[in-house]
Amino acid sequence: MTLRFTKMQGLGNDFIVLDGVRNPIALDAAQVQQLGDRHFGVGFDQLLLVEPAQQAGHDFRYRIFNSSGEEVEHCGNGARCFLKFVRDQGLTDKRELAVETARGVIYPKLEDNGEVTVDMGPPELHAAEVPFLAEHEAVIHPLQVGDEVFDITAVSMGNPHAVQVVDDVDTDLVQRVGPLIEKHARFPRKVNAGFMQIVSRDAIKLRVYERGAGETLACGTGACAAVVAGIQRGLLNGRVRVSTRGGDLTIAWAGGDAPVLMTGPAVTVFEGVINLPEA
Ligand SMILES: N[C@@H](CCC[C@H](N)C(=O)O)C(=O)O
Repeated sequence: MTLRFTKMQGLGNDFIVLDGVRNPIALDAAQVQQLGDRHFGVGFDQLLLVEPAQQAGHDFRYRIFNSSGEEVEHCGNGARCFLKFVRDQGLTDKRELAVETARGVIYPKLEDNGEVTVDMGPPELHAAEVPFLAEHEAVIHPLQVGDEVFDITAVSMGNPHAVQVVDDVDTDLVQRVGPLIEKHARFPRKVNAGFMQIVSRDAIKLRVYERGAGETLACGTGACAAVVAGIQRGLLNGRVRVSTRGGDLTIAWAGGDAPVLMTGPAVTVFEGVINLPEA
């Protein structure tokens, strides 16, 4: 099978994007893993598949696969690249889209300066919906990890996040504890582990150990979840600059059922063709 792909990145969180509108594409987990291998394939954190919308009034369907091969619900940095891809490929000339994901509809919009703002929908804070196993609802839950206890806030942005506040984000904690939180038994669908350093009420530093991809240079849904967690904890204002190792995002949330708005760049790196053995 010959696959045409576009390599893209949002703050260094990198993707291949495939056009499943003109050419229907079905990949199994092993093929995704093979494509995602940075030595034997193309290499990426996530594979993004563009498909026709399933419901009237929507523009496209957006499917996301981690480099581990599993299909997941959401990807924020990918959503900005998604909008750039469908416009650049001539699949639409709209500046604002309604895009179906596995967990609801998102609305990416092209700004005049070339950045993309995505209405990511409201966060989900009920433990059972994240899903997170908890005996009661709380903003902060102690999470036992080996001999240590970390105070996490469980947030779903369509996909699950466990966010904690740290004094200094530039330590070995992310690599040491991230993989243990990712597969913690209290997160039945596993989880993205976020580590947030509060710089001011309007700025944080963030690193995320992603479910199914390891630490990435940036995580868009992780940035949304961190700001929601920081606001819920009373530490942040409603509009926050999030500095990741790959660059900065702006996240805004008015609280409650208001949608989380994420603004940042989307960049095409190169286009290519790869031969892949049939499944
Ligand atoms: N990098 C993404 C998140 C991708 C999915 C995540 N690893 C998961 O498994 O939920 C982003 O920018 O949001």
